[in-house]
Amino acid sequence: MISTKDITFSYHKDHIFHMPDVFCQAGNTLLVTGNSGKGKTTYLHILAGLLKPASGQVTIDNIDVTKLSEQKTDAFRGKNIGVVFQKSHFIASLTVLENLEMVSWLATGKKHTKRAKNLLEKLDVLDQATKLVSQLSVGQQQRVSIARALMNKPKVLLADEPTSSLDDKNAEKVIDLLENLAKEYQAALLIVTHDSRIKQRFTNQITMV
Ligand SMILES: Nc1ncnc2c1ncn2[C@@H]1O[C@H](COP(=O)(O)OP(=O)(O)OP(=O)(O)O)[C@@H](O)[C@H]1O
Repeated sequence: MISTKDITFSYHKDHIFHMPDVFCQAGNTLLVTGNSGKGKTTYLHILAGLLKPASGQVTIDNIDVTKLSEQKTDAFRGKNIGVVFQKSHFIASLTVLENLEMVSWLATGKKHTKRAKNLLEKLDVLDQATKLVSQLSVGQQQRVSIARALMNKPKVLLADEPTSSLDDKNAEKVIDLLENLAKEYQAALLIVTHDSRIKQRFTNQITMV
């Protein structure tokens, strides 16, 4: 479960973002929509603990993440929050499988190879496991990104424009996967998007204005 209260943030003192409160239960999906430049990615980074808000609370399973030190935030994110970034950042010299194992190893000291392979299979990219991520198509990379975000069985799954570079068929596939896997892992799924194809599917939405 993730919820926020009265979050404000500013990159420069002349503009303050007042973020809408969000609430999303385990296994449920919430869309955060809004036009370009309204602060959706900024909000996702606050929810992931990558940016510190000026004020307000981000509560994940009764812990206010904004109150944690930088080091504790990193550890908390590793164990509890999966992020599918708008542009995937993989370790270029590692294979698809190794990238997943690395995420697990950093959080737990174990590679959890079986879990990584299982996720790649679910996302239909197990046959790509020994390739470098740069050798995959955009759609395949997006699916590996989802697998990586789920590696540590997060309580919260955050996805930033997960369908922006996908055609209709692959966009639908990715959204199905995100929704089904979030349910299966009982993660609260929060998707930041202005993709009308996604907006048609989910009633639980808040809009940033
Ligand atoms: N690192 C930064 N430093 C300063 N300003 C920034 C930074 N990142 C984003 N901004 C500004 O903050 C505003 C919100 O950006 P953000 O990327 O959060 O919007 P968005 O709603 O996700 O947009 P889009 O839908 O186009 O991705 C924009 O005006 C942007 O220029």
